[in-house]
Order: sequence, then C-alpha cells, then structure tokens
Amino acid sequence: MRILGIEGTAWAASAAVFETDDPDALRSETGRAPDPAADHVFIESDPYQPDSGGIHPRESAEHMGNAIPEVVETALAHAAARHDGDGPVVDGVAFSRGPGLGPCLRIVGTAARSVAQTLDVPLLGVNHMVAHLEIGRYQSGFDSPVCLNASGANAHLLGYHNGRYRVLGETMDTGVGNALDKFTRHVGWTHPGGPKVEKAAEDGDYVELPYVVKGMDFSFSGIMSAAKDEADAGTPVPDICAGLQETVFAMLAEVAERALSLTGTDELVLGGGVGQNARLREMLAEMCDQRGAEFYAPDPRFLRDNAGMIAALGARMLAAGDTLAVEESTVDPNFRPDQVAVTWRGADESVARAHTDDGAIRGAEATVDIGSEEVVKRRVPKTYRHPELDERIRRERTKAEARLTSDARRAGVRTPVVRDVDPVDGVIAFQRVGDADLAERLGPEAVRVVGESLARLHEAGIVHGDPTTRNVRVGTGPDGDPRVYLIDFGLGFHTGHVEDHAMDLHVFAQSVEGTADDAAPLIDALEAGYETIGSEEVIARLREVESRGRYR
Ligand SMILES: C[C@@H](O)[C@H](NC(=O)OP(=O)(O)OC[C@H]1O[C@@H](n2cnc3c(N)ncnc32)[C@H](O)[C@@H]1O)C(=O)O
Ligand SMILES: Nc1ncnc2c1ncn2[C@@H]1O[C@H](COP(=O)(O)OP(=O)(O)OP(=O)(O)O)[C@@H](O)[C@H]1O
Ligand SMILES: [Fe+2]
Repeated sequence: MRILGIEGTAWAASAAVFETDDPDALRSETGRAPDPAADHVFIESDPYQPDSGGIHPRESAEHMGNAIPEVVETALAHAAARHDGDGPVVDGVAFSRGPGLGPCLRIVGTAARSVAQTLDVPLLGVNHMVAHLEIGRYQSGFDSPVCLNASGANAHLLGYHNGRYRVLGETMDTGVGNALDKFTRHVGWTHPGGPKVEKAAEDGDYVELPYVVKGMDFSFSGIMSAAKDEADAGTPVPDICAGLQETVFAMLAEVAERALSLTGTDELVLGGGVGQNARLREMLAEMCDQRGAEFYAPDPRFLRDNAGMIAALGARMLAAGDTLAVEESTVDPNFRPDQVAVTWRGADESVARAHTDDGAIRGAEATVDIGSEEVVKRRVPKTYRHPELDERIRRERTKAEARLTSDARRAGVRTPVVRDVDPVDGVIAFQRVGDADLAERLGPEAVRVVGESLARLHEAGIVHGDPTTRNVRVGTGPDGDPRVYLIDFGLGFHTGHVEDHAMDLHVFAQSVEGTADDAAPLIDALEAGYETIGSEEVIARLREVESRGRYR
C-alpha cells in the first residue's frame, strides 16, 4: 500500500509518501527510531516563518497556497519513481482535516480532493492530533499507551477506550507551545520561541513560577503572566526560561504520571512539536523509569507537524475501509480527537488495566503502604523535578492533604482519620478506609454519593482538586450499607469560585469517561447526586467547561 499524506494545519506545508504492506513497518525494535532510509516514509516539508510576531493566519494560508502544490508534486514524483506501472501511483490520499487554522485547512482539503479525484483513489480525513499520537504508538510497538500530546496549539493526555481516544486531561487555556511562544514574543524574540527557550535555559538558573494542575487538567495562563512580569521586573531572561521549562514540563510529567496511575498502564508515548525539547523528554523518561513504566518519543521529524504521520495513519484508515466521500470532506478547525470514531483499532482494546492491591501501591504522587488498620502515604522525591520545586510541592501538598481531609469530614463528607503528619518528609498516616477503589466497584449508587459528597464539600468552600475513580474508596458499613470515602486531598484548596467547583465535577467525569464501560449513566448519577445539595450554577458552569473549544 502506498499513501500520499498532506499536512498544513498551521505552519508546515508538508507532503509525504508512506509505503508498506506491513502495518508494523514503522516499529522500532531497539526502542529507538528506525533508520529513516528503511522506515518507508518520505517527507517533503516547507515551513512558514513569520517575519515578526506569531503565526498570522492570512500569511500562513498564503504560504500554504504556494507551498502545498510544490511539496505534493515532489511527493508524487517520489511515489511515481517507486511505482511499477500498474494502477494509480498511490492507493489513497490522506489529509489533515483539523484541528488547525481554517484558511490553511481549506487549502489542504482542496489539494487533497483534487489529487484524489485526478487519480481516482479514496480520500482519508485524518485528525491531526490523533496522528500526532498514533505515530509514536506505531514506532514504540506499545499496545495501548497513555499518549501525551505536547504541541503548539494543544496539550492533552489521551487514552484509547471504548472505540475512541478519550481526553484524560488537557490544558484549560492555551497550548503548551503557544504559551512558550507568547513569552518569547514578549521579550522580542522571533517565532517559534520554543527552541529559543530551550537554548536560553541552558545558561539560566531556575526561578519560581506558579504551578497549576487540576487532576489531569492544567493551565498555563497564570505562569505565563508571571513569567512576563519577571521579565518586566528585570529578572534575566535565561533564568525565566529555565523556570518555565522546569515548571511547565514538570506539570506535564505530573499529569502524565497521574494518567498512568489512573489507568494502570505502564506505557507512555509523546507526540507534538514541543516533544522535540530534550528537557521534556528527559523528565518524562525519568518519571517513567522511577515508576517502572516504559517511555517512547518518536524522532523529531515525526514530532513536529509533518505529513508522514498523516500518511501513516491514513494507511491504517484505508486498511479499515475508513474513507471519506468528497462531498462530506469539509475541514473542521475545531476537530477534537475524541470526536474520531477509531475504526483501525479493536473495540476491546483499552488504555485501562485492572489493578492489584499488593500491600504497597504506587500512586502518581506517593507510595502508599497498606496495613490492616492504617495506611502510610509518602510523597517520595521526584527526581525529574527541580529539587526546589519538588520540595515545595511535597511540603505544600502534604500540609493541604492533612488539613483538608479533616476539614472535609467536619463538612459531613466521609474521609479517613488523619493519625500523624510529617510535612518535612511528606508523610501522612491515615486510617484505612473502604474495601476497594471506586474504579473496581464502579456503579451509579456509589457515583451518586460522590456527587453528593462533592456538593457538600463545595458548600463548605472546599474543592477536592483531584476527584477520580482512584481517589474514592468504597466499602460497607456495619449494617451492610454502602460507604463512600473521598481520599487524596493533596490538590485541594479553599475556594467559593463556581469555576473551581465545576472543575471538580469535570475532572471526575473525565476519569469515568476514560475508564468506564458505560459512562453515561454514571455521569447522570454524579450530577443527580450533586443536584440534591449543590448549586445549579455549578452544573451550568460544567456545561460551559465541557463546551469550551480549547484550540487557541
Ligand atoms: C493544530 C496544529 O497546527 C498544531 N501544530 C503545531 O503546533 O505544530 P507543532 O510542530 O506540533 O508544534 C510547534 C510548537 O513546538 C514548539 N517547539 C518546537 N521546538 C521546541 C523545543 N525544542 N522546545 C520547546 N518547544 C518547541 C514551537 O515553539 C511551537 O510552539 C498542533 O498540533 O497543536
Ligand atoms: N486511607 C486509605 N484507605 C485505604 N486505601 C487507601 C487509603 N489511602 C490511599 N489508599 C490506596 O492507595 C492508593 C493511592 O493513594 P493516593 O491516591 O492517596 O496516592 P497518590 O499518589 O496521591 O495517587 P494519585 O495522585 O495517583 O491519585 C489509593 O488509590 C487507594 O487504593
Ligand atoms: Fe501539530
């Protein structure tokens, strides 16, 4: 099979030919990227480089208009040279259908339709974000990894479950690359800023910046304003760059680890242009190493925007018969990865694995020793994090967890009794509660109580910060009545903001959607439980959070 791929969502005008009958041809046996000459992918790219400022959609579309026909011609010439003369030179035309800049996408779509019609071969409409993560999966040979997409306009954690890529967590505002690019624009550097931040950080000393994660979601706006303020106040820019890298990438490593912990998976792949950053890769590799998981990052030509990943996924889609009729092939600037019906993977495959309780558990943040009456939770140092940041996070979270676990109980929510706290070493001893994590006993009744408990917390001005199906314990009371306990308040805080309350519900819903067989009735139960005590305003805000298009 030989597939032409076309990419042009924002800056890279790119065309590629992917050629093989062996779906595993991209696989790297050594854990390193295969020899480019032997990996069956030919890529021709022409990047758009703005003279000043960031990417201008109109200029970028102009670039696509000029460059796409040329790169496509080069790729088709490559295909023709390898063609034995029978039938069309390629078997299908795959193109980036979205997400991306509308004017650019329309040029890509038009080019793809015209080549497909001229050659009379099928059209394959590829989701650019899914392509970013699938390429790493093909190369790694992992079955069902957690995927961290760290690209310009996006940042999210995805896992395949129930026929779709579920968004386990994502940025609440800008993409990670765009955040770095905005900072470098502020200090007068040309686009793209990411590589310049990496270079400058080599000579910088870490400065402290805000660190914001909410379960597996995260936000960059606070850290970016703080970084700009530091620059305006005269802090050396290389120091800010070092602070940015240490903070932003530690956040990504932390949420990736939380996704591994939630799903029980021990495989992580990286995708997206920011994945070219050596410090990010180093942190992720170290995080995985520390928890005994495997990590794979494709080589740079497959991380940044490129048509090779589009063609490689297009080949799988064609093999699955997932073609697109020309009259239905409009592009979609807001195409989310979880909108894609994944036809090329087995319906039973899943990122979620069964857990075993073997006395010592490794959560995302801590190791937990389970005794018969008592559990001891230790926030062990994370070597991937800068030592100052690591120390600050462990101390603050240990204190918050001990305090909020008790505050929550006073608000009428079941939580374990705190028996001992050592914030310096990051150790808490708790009463052992429940018989299993909610993840193992997922049902509407328990989830309804979670909704009720979160509402009770919120009424008391507390947010949990990380309510997932692994941070709820279920058991039975003396009369056989079901008991539901909330644990792991380390990301919690006191707040009356509706937005923070809605985020708690959103985080829990994402954890259910990423792992449950039938999520809908569980989400209904969550909201029904919440509504018995909580405010309607929070549910309304939840709808708003869910509908936010996050491609900025
Ligand atoms: C929708 C699509 O158009 C978009 N693509 C995109 O953003 O291009 P990508 O090639 O995946 O990523 C580009 C970003 O990657 C950053 N970048 C490149 N090299 C970097 C490095 N060494 N360190 C940090 N960031 C880097 C750039 O600054 C830029 O923000 C996306 O995937 O979100
Ligand atoms: N008080 C408790 N009683 C019974 N089991 C507990 C208790 N506290 C923790 N556990 C068990 O240990 C696991 C990890 O605990 P916890 O969630 O607090 O750690 P963590 O490292 O913060 O995890 P993560 O960040 O991945 O949610 C829980 O999922 C649960 O199975
Ligand atoms: Fe991209």
